[in-house]
Amino acid sequence: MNAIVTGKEMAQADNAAIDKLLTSETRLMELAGRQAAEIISRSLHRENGQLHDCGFLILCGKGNNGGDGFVLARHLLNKGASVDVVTLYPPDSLKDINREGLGILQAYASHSSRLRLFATLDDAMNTIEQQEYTAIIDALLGTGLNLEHEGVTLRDPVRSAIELINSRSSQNASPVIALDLPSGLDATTGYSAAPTIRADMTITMAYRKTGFFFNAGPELTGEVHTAEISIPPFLLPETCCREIDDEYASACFTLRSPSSAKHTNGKLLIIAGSLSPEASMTGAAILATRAALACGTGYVCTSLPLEAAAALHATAPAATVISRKPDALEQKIRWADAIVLGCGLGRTPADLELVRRLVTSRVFTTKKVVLDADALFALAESGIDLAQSGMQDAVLTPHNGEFSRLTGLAIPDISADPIMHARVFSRNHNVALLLKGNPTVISSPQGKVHLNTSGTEALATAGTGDILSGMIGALAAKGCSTFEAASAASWFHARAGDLAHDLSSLVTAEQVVHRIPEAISEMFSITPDTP
Ligand SMILES: NC(=O)C1=CN([C@@H]2O[C@H](COP(=O)(O)OP(=O)(O)OC[C@H]3O[C@@H](n4cnc5c(N)ncnc54)[C@H](OP(=O)(O)O)[C@@H]3O)[C@@H](O)[C@H]2O)[C@@H](O)CC1
Ligand SMILES: Nc1ncnc2c1ncn2[C@@H]1O[C@H](COP(=O)(O)OP(=O)(O)O)[C@@H](O)[C@H]1O
Ligand SMILES: [K+]
Repeated sequence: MNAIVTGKEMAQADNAAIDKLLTSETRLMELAGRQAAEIISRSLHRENGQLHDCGFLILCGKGNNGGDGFVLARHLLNKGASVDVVTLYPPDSLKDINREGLGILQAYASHSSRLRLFATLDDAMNTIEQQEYTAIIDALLGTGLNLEHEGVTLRDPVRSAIELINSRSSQNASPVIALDLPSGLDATTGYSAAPTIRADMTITMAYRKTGFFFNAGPELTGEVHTAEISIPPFLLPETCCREIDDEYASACFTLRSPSSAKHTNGKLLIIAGSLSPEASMTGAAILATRAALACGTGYVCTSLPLEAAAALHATAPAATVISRKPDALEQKIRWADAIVLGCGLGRTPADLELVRRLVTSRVFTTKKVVLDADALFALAESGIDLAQSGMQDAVLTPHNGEFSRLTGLAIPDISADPIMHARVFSRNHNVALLLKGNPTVISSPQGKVHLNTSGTEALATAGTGDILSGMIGALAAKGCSTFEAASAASWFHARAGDLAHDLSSLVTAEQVVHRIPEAISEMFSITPDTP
């Protein structure tokens, strides 16, 4: 799984490369600029990587991001391009490494008419207005910018430079390529400053940053390319975010062994659905049950009001049904390898009492447990501390509204930094958490975080959350921890959503269930023997 890092983790990895691998800041910067030049020439589809017919404008700030820009300028020149470089700050305000980088460029300029250096934005203005550039390169600010909140106003001269780049880009004059990240974007949170670069392409150094996935990040980065600059993954902290991929998801899916029996292929109990004279939430139980069966679970038993059993039998005949009677429930809880609790369960005092009783009983807390929907409502109402109740391997699957009710945090605060809030919740309550959204964040009590960046608005329709719970329960019953099951199930769920319909706007939960077997089986496609 690829790592996705915060600004701080990236800085730590940079330092670790220098301390532990005995490289240097200068070498890393040289690689950053050189790799960026390679990526640019590749993306322009130039033969032999040559850029003779291309012209670039590079705007450089005073930090190392500006330093990357100086190096890039040289490598673009070496590929035959013409380059205008604007240094926004006087040389004596630059760090040694950047003064050295600028010095090399100044020496270069005395030998090449294809390089023009401008000491201020004002000096460059006339030229910039008359020139058509193949691309404008933003090397103003990188991971060194930390924003307290959305919309912090940047200082000049950076602000004017960003305004100039954005106005050129809005006139469709030249595409904008951001080095490491669009200037003004906070690498960790995705907050954007006023103003922030709107990039067509971002060439990020070593690893993508968490800020690309949240808040303003997704709208501002454009197409993201990662430059390999020799900062290997073993320099990253164990707990940094990883992006779930097909390889991880398929490794979490246990195939049936030839000698297996239904009892050894995962026994799942789903406690879901409700029926009253006023309303029915039987559909939630049906969707969760069908999703669990579609994942190849050996044995699914669903507890729901027995009056609703016929509806479940009609659509999921392989599942058995039990009532909500305490004795029947306790017996099945003992039997189950994993339990899903909450989809459409209801919110009556009796439902709240059922959840309270279960999450405080040892027979339940020692199982793998998925708590969703009305179980989360009941937890929030009863104020039960899950850390105290001793859940041994549980995952909670709230969306932001449910998470807000559970934690008392305001929804905008949760969306501002979901990774941090998920991580804190998991650690404090000793449970895994799957915080739904785009992307979905999954955290473990040990501090690991997975991001599911796949999936689209195809899933933005009622019932898909019930399907996800059934899938998590299935994978957990078949052997994974709930953290692994939640991570892999969210990937397969998203894939089933992709497969459900050519037009995402027409996808229904039913269609998603139908596509689960295909989403899983494509990972295990058998290639015929060649004669
Ligand atoms: N480390 C390495 O080995 C490698 C690092 N690499 C590269 O280094 C980059 C990180 O470099 P960095 O840490 O020097 O920070 P960077 O983002 O360039 O500049 C920060 C500047 O922001 C400014 N600023 C702050 N607030 C502001 C405001 N409100 N309005 C306006 N300005 C404001 C602040 O100004 P000051 O407060 O000093 O006046 C400071 O000068 C990283 O993204 C990657 O590209 C690669 O080469 C690979 C190797
Ligand atoms: N725009 C979107 N892009 C990707 N995934 C989405 C999007 N909207 C919703 N989802 C996913 O769909 C599911 C919806 O779950 P939930 O809100 O609990 O639905 P319900 O309660 O109706 O079953 C979650 O897994 C969520 O991550
Ligand atoms: K930048």
